[in-house]
Amino acid sequence: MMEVWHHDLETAPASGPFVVTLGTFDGVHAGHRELLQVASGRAKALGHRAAVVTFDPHPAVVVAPERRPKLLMTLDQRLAAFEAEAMDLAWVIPFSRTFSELSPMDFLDRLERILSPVELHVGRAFCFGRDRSGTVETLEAWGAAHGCRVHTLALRAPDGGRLSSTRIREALDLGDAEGAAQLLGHPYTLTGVVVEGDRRGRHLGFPTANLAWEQEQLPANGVYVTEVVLPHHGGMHLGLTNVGEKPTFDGRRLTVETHLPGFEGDLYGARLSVRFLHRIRGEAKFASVDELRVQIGQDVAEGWAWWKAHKA
Ligand SMILES: Cc1cc2nc3c(=O)[nH]c(=O)nc-3n(C[C@H](O)[C@H](O)[C@H](O)COP(=O)(O)O)c2cc1C
Ligand SMILES: Nc1ncnc2c1ncn2[C@@H]1O[C@H](COP(=O)(O)OP(=O)(O)O)[C@@H](O)[C@H]1O
Repeated sequence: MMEVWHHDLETAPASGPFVVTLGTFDGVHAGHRELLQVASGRAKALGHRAAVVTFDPHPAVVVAPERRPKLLMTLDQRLAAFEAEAMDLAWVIPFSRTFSELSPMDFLDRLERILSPVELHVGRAFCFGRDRSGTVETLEAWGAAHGCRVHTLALRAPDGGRLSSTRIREALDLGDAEGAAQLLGHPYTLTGVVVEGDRRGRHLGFPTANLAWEQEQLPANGVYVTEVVLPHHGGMHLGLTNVGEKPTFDGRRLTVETHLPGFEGDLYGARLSVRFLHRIRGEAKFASVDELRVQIGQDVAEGWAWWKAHKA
């Protein structure tokens, strides 16, 4: 079991030594996972425990709210991903104005007292401390003086380009589900409880589970092939998910709703994970409900074809 702290620097107990990795880790993408794996592997090899130090809320929420990114993960999802990578401790530092004003050296001195890091693992672009003035070079100089090895990892995407949470948000903004999945190492996933919609779906012939999603970032409006984890229904199910405002019905509210071909049952109140695999088309305003019905029928056929070609 991974231990989780929500302590600030004043209340965290001294409990090292640890192999430590540091970062915001939004999305826990393929590069983040590599970093976590290196840290947990080194901890095992050295006979120490592995700690991930992360921040919540996202630093930008506090220091640059006008540039705050739409988050790819909830804190719970982030913690689950840390646990899956065999971290022994996740320390979620409450990110505040005061914390953001600590100098890099003050932060590192506190970190040393609390975690006694034997090794630090960070991405090459990692910045920290007041005005983001601490860099990998700062860490290396500090490590050399304190007997702590600093290991940096250059995060590269499979196509050789940037591997960053920002690039994943950009791919999702374009509806590029495959691109996002490649950078994440798994499909982009929305989680949440099924809530009531307008109760129109069943009359249309295509009931849809309306998701009260918890993440901030959505894929671009449109219709997607998704894979849906249904609780108590035995694993993955094909989904056709519409992200949008339902212009055919002059909708204004953004919704995420999924038709599950072949599924029968009540999903209200159930928690679903909707994994975005492939975008079929943009959302359209149809002249009649019949035209929309025909189109959704074609979407389902296309969804099955895609599923058979890629998943079966
Ligand atoms: C595969 C799929 C594609 C859809 N495409 C569109 C679309 O292009 N335009 C639109 O206005 N609504 C679209 N919808 C949304 C339907 O209008 C919606 O499911 C219907 O209004 C039922 O809403 P309700 O669940 O709130 O009752 C789509 C729904 C599904 C499942
Ligand atoms: N194949 C299916 N795909 C999606 N939801 C289904 C399916 N079969 C039954 N349901 C149930 O029907 C509900 C959706 O019906 P719908 O008429 O669209 O109502 P609402 O507007 O409340 O979403 C879902 O929340 C779920 O409980």
